[in-house]
Amino acid sequence: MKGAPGGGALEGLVVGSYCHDVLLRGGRVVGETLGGAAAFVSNVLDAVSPRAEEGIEAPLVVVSKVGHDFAYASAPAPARHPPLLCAAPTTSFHAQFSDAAASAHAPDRELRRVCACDPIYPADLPDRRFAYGLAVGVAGEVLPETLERMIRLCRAVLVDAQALIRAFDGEGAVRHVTLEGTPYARLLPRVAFLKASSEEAPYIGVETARRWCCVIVTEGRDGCRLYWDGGEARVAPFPAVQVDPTGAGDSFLAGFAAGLLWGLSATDAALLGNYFGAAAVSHVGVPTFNAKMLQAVKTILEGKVKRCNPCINGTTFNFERSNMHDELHTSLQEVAMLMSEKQEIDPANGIGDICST
Ligand SMILES: Nc1ncnc2c1ncn2[C@@H]1O[C@H](COP(=O)(O)OP(=O)(O)O)[C@@H](O)[C@H]1O
Ligand SMILES: O=P([O-])([O-])O[C@@H]1[C@@H](O)[C@H](O)[C@@H](O)[C@H](O)[C@@H]1O
Repeated sequence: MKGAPGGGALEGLVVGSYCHDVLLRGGRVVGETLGGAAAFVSNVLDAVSPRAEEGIEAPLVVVSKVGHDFAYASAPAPARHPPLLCAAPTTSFHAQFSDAAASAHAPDRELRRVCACDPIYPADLPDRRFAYGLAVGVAGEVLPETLERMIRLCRAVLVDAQALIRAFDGEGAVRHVTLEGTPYARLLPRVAFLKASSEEAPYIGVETARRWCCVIVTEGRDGCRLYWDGGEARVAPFPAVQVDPTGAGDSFLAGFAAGLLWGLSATDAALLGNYFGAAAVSHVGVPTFNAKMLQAVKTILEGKVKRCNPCINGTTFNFERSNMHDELHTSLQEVAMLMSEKQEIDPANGIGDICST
């Protein structure tokens, strides 16, 4: 595979199922969209990972399961990365949005799983090595043995806590269990990064988990914090006009992974996570990114990052904030502000608003 000296292919493996999302407000359906972290994650990684012409190639394999009722096979993300077909119906979530103005940290929606497709088994994963893997289940489909197989296949594994700690009550409502009590806990020392929202963080046990891997806690419009063994950092957010919070955490994780692929330290890569988290909340469902915006982001990365040694390619990670952290934030912020101005001026670009009545 082509690549610049010191580059080479950095193939990624994303494991988690696409789903149907039904968005409700006051019991009324206000949107029906493609969902599932795999859809949001591959959307960002396909858009912003470095490519061969940028010196490093980062192709992607997505392992996802849906039923014959899957309604979004021709949407861009599933069309590029087709799911495995099962007899069981596609996983489906109802997201009930509250009328109360959500604070940065309070849950802004109640999720209920109304259908669950089959789990993803270890044998469903390709039998080859990957530079990195993202475990991004939404409905318990990434089994502990599947995560273990990912860890064997991938040099670095990034995990979304929602893949590990979700439980579903008799009505399908999403609840959380403590990570320590799950079969995933013993795998933590072999995971590189664990991402949790501030709602999920208490179930992770950040102080224990940070001894094993780097923990990233996302804090909605306040950005995020990283905790590793021996240090921590706060990473500032980007401006956004929020119309639908769905997929913010997924898009964050993918932006973060892309930052590592570009050679950023973890704290700097979290800027790219925050950037794509903010981009996600500005759209209903899986965003179609503006091509000029993507080009602007890539030009910034090309100009600022020494890409000869992608962080994700090594055996150890650099967590610290670099000298160019603030400069990178400022440059990305300029692009984000341009995009949010455009969104305010031009609400005709397909954007509805799920967040306000
Ligand atoms: N209203 C917002 N404005 C700007 N950025 C946001 C906003 N909401 C979320 N984000 C970005 O997306 C990331 C993930 O959002 P968060 O709500 O914490 O995750 P989740 O979707 O898992 O609940 C945040 O860390 C932040 O970078
Ligand atoms: O909003 P977010 O937490 O990043 O991730 C969401 C999941 O929590 C939800 O279960 C799924 O239905 C959405 O499509 C999306 O993947």
